[in-house]
Amino acid sequence: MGCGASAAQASVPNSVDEKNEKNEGKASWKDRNGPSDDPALLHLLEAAGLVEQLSALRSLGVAKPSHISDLLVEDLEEVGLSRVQIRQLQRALTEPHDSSPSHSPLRSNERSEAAPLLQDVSPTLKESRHPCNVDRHDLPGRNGCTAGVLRQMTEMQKAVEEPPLERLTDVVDDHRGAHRPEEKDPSAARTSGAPPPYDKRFGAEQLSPGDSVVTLGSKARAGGPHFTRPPLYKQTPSVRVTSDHGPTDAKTSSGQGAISNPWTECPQAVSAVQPCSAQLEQESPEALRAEDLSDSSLDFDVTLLPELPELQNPEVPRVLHQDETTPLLMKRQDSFGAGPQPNVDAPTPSAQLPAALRQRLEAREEVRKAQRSRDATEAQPRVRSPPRREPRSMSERPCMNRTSSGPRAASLGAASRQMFSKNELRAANRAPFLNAIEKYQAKIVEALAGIPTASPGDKFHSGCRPVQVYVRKRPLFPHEEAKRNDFDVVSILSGSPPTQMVLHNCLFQADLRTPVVHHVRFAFDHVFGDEVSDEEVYRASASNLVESTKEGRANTILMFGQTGSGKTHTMKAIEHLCAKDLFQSGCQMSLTFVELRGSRCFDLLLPHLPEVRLREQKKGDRKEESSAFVPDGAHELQVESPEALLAIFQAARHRRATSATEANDESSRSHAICTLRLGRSCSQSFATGRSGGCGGSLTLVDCAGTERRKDSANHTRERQQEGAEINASLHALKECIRFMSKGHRIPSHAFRASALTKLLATSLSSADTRLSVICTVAPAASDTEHTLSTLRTGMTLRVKAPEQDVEKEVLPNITKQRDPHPRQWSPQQVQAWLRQLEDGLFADVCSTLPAEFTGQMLVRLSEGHCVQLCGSESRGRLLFDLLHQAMRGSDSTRR
Ligand SMILES: Nc1ncnc2c1ncn2[C@@H]1O[C@H](COP(=O)(O)OP(=O)(O)OP(=O)(O)O)[C@@H](O)[C@H]1O
Repeated sequence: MGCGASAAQASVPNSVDEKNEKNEGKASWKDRNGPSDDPALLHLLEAAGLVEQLSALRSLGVAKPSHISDLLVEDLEEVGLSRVQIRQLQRALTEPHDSSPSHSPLRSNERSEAAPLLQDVSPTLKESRHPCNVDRHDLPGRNGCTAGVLRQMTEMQKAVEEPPLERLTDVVDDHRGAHRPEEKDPSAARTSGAPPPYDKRFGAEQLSPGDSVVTLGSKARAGGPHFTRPPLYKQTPSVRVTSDHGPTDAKTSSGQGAISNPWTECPQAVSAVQPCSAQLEQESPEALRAEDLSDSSLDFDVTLLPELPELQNPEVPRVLHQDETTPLLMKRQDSFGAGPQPNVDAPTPSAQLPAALRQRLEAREEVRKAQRSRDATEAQPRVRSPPRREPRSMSERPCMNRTSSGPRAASLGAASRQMFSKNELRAANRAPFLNAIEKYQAKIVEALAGIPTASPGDKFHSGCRPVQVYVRKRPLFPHEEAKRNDFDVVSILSGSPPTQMVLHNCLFQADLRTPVVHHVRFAFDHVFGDEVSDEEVYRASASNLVESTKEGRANTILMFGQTGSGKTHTMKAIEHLCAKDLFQSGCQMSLTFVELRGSRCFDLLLPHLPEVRLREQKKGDRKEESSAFVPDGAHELQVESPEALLAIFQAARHRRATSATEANDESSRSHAICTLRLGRSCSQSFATGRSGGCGGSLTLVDCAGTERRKDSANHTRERQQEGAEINASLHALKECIRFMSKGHRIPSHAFRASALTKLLATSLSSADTRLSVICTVAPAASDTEHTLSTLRTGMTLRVKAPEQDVEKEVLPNITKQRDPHPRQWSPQQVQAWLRQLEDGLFADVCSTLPAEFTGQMLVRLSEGHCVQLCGSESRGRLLFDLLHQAMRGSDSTRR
């Protein structure tokens, strides 16, 4: 609020000195008026319940209600009024007091009389071309001099000043506006260079320069530059008077440019204006002219609107926080009289809603509840994102077995949507896929005939690389073929040794009609077909490591692959064979055998399976050797003979945690780690002169099988957690091996990622370590994704692994042979159908039919016609039924 007059400045203290002056000024009017038993004052105090405080108030010179408004809050506190009492007093002040003549609202006839008098004021204001504020105590009702007031008003046009919020009427606004410092501290607004706040308050954006605005009331200036919501100031006693240039607000009570603004609707404004109008009534226009004021030519209207109900709210909280005030204020009139605004933020209590609406909402809520409970009980299994168009009928699917049983088929019957997994499609179209695979095998064998396979000297077949990767394919079990209609999709390409294999990934294109086979070729150090014996596998993949161990190196053989692919089967064979070989060295042998279940480690050598802790061991000063973890307290057995070793292996395997899964009846649920150490006190080592001759170690790791989601779909929560831990540890192992295969030092964080890698840290990080990874794969088409994943992992473990070779073969489109509909039958087909029907029951009907009797005619036969044709009612009805059965069957296959 930028408008302020010198006169107003005098009456409203801005500083301590001014405040003292003000107090002095207050004393002077106290003396002038003197204490009296003004009935209006008594009435006011009675309304506030403060009659007893009258004497105290008198000590402050209060004789009339209006005097109270001029008091400072601290003055009232000085005489012993509490804050609550001050509030009561303030509320009583804002309420109308009909008994008091000074507080009675301006009557309509008075307004009409006041209007012409007020017209005389306007030229001065018009000349100034500035809106201004006039403190109501500077108006005629206050000092009794209209001419003086008008002079003051003229002066006020030149000055813009903000009064401090010191008056009693400011209290409420002060508290309400506490969260808006720029409003509370108008000086801040001034220093920020913002336009004078009255511009906003008066809607000055709608005022033209010629307009004049007179505001009566002190609080009218208490706004800030960001003032947008007058309700904060509704209790301000103020009146606006404008020129005929039109109203600045939406509501206009007269066509003379009067303003109706809710914050002008205040009894105090009325009380302030009434004496003003009374004075103007008494003054003659001549008197005004005598004051050398310019001619009166403009119409004025002062609009006093009915008071706002909110102003009568007896419970005005002392301090309102923002979250409390905002809804409260929003319920009131919006800025510039735009009417009551709904509070969209505050929840509407249902009790306040109209009954009809409430009932409607309640009914809707009940429907929703019922829907929710229905959904919960039905709890359909989740279906993947539905196809966009209507699903095709079974007949359109590529050779799906329509009579297939099982949960899938059941769900198909229940739901209209049909989802087909890759494996279902593979199994359903076994023949064309097998045919394609056979053709490819013949082709590739021919193509590879003249090409020499990798020799042991090749870079990918170098026995001296730290990581060797082998793949073993297990045979396809008869039960897989019988139960799942599965077929073999892994081909080993011949070679010496065989190093390449092809995975035939049988798929369907997106149309679900066109089969396609991706022949993915992989190359490893050695691949073993299902016909390869355990011994061959051992000789090719493990025996070199056994020899290396005997030479004193640290070696590791690791089985990796999906669950049920033959890891344990192969490892058993390796253990069996290596036991003999290791003892041939003549060294003493000791072993530890532990299993890892998640992050926990158990000793398999003791029957009660004690849990052991993995302890980090500082092996040396060198950084790379600092990460060695040993199973602290794990039993180390000295073994004297291969037989004893095999017995220990067998006992430990029995103790290992296993359970039946979808893929394997005896699936290992843990990683088994057996470390065989050759003792140093070996006579041979001295004979050979090699320090490490018997210091070697061989670590045999049989990993738990990798699981895909479908494998653990029916598992319990614990089992699923177990599977997740297994996969996580295998992932960590893969990371370590990748570092190793690239010849990099395995970083400490990679080891620490899982218990498995911690335990293998020593084996994997030794400078002279060698690792053989044997990837086991299942050949079944339904395991294609597993196999692909295992083979890809195996490829990444190889140094500079060649890119996998993918050959895509699109097979001819599979179109279903549909039986023609009866209406499409030729006369011959009609005859044939009739003859074979019910073992020739209707053969005689053929002779009664015309030679050109087509299917089109047949389907039009009514039941009566059929009876006529057959000669008997029972036969006729049966024929009719059978015909319509055939029609329905044909329709359903087309849908
Ligand atoms: N090469 C093979 N020849 C014959 N049978 C095999 C071969 N490989 C695996 N099997 C058989 O397959 C079944 C599962 O093998 P195995 O238990 O070794 O799988 P796994 O990979 O260890 O499974 P998991 O990870 O669940 O423990 C066993 O009955 C096993 O005898």
